[in-house]
Amino acid sequence: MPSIRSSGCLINGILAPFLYPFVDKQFLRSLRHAARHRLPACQRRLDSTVASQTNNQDILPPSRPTQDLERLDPSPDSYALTPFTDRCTITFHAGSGGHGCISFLREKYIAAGPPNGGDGGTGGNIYIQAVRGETSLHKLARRGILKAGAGKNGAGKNRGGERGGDVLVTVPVGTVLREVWRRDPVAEEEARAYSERRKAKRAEEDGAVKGQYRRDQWMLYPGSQPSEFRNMEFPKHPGPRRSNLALTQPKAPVQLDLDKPMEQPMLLAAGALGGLGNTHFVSTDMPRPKIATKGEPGMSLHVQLELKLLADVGLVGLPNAGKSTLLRALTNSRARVGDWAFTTLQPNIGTVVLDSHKGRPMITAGRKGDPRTNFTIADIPGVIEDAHLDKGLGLSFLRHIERAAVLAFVVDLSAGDSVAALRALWREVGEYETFRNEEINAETQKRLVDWKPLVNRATSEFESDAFGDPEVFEADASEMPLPPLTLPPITSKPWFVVATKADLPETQDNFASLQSYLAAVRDGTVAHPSGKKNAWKDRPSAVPVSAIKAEGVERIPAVVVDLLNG
Ligand SMILES: Nc1nc2c(ncn2[C@@H]2O[C@H](COP(=O)(O)OP(=O)(O)OP(=O)(O)O)[C@@H](O)[C@H]2O)c(=O)[nH]1
Ligand SMILES: [Mg+2]
Repeated sequence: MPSIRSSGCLINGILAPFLYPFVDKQFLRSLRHAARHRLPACQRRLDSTVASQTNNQDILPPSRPTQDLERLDPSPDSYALTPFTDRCTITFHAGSGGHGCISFLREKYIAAGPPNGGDGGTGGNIYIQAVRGETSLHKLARRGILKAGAGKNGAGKNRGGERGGDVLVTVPVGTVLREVWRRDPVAEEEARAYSERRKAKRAEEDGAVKGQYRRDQWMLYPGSQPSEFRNMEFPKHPGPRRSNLALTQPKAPVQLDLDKPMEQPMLLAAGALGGLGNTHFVSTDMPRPKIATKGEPGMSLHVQLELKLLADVGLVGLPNAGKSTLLRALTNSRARVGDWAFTTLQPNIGTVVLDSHKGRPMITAGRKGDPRTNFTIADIPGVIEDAHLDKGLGLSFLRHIERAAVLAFVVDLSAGDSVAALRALWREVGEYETFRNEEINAETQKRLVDWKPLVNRATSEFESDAFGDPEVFEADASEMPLPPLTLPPITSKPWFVVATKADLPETQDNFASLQSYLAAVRDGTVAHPSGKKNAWKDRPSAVPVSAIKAEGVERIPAVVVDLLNG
């Protein structure tokens, strides 16, 4: 290929693409980018605004020596994109047990040796663990189904089968797990066996069920003829069995809120027990049993996983307000920045380091015995007016800030009335909260009335047999008290306002009116912007910043730490 520069096709630094279709698009893009950045972007912007910004110096602190300002006004293709999924459903299958073995000792001079068939191995378990470092559920969403290994069959010489391999599901801290349905064949079998026993009791028969052959329960010696079993009286089947581990499983329906990193994995579904070898069925009637039992089938659990990111501070703002630029200015984040709405399509988390590790912490305030060395900030996609009616990207992203300890409302001083913007944002947050509470209530009601936890019913009926009063367990579920809602109201969280783009001209009046509005909220002369009573309004403040020039942002950590420490 001839040198592009020398062939004179660079017109004002931009290649005329239609002349050179063989030049690939990536190369063209990099050339354009180089042309645009011959003068640093921030410098261009500074040049254009420096003439007009004379009166804004009052609200912004004096300019700091320039840090790497280009980082704060990056080109739209300079960002880190990691795969992100915050909601998925997945089915776990615990391992089935291996079958018992039918085998006999074979030795010289022993014509018909005693039975020595080993038991089947136990199936693999499913464990779950919330760990630091995981940030998304995309890997699990892609799998859809996760199966633990099945136990191996038993073998001769009394050798038990090998255990099935366990599965460890690692999820990000902040994941909420809800059971949708489960299929537990052992519980179903327990329920069936129980009803059979009751039937037998009613007919005043002997409870022992003898002489029955069920193909799904027994293994038959392959070397024998079918006629051998036709008239045989089978021993009583040991019935459905569970491993001891199954007792440590969480109760159905499972609901977990994994909001802390876990040191040890937690058992979600225990593997099924293996079948019994033929040694278990030796009796005087049957000294050489040619039968063994099959392993229990493993249970399946279908769950919904939802990631609610855990950050100390949540940024809420209209699109294009400058949230991502602010995150870049405060942290090392490489969130995407662009001069159009909905640049950010997935949440970004950044960490503000308070301790420079060069001696003293930069901010000394901290709880007793636990000085804070950092805090995290979550930047989410922009929220627009009427987002609760599914406009824009809707309100679902607000779930990532509903657990944040402090909310930071980012308003653009150059984009009209900042008080109106703040109130619009609070209205949407309020709508989200109402919607969330309705959803939790509806789900709780549904769980208590409609949901039929097969395992609980079956086991309680089974256990009730021992006490002879099964009706006790048939209480009407709708009479049970509702469990309390676990999340505190969002309006009770401390909040403050970050007024961005204060470097732009004619933003000072807007900031002044914002400040007087917040003072009125503090005094109680004006209602809380969400319109809710008992909302937090102790000391909401506004911090003017120019995120793009990293001016004023150094005040934010102190405000946040103050609010975090209560
Ligand atoms: N002059 C000026 N421009 C800014 C400032 N902060 C951000 N901008 C510009 O505003 C535009 C939007 O910035 P973003 O950080 O992408 O805004 P956002 O709120 O994350 O937008 P969405 O992700 O779409 O919600 C970009 O062109 C930034 O360069 C600022 O303090 N001053
Ligand atoms: Mg953004």
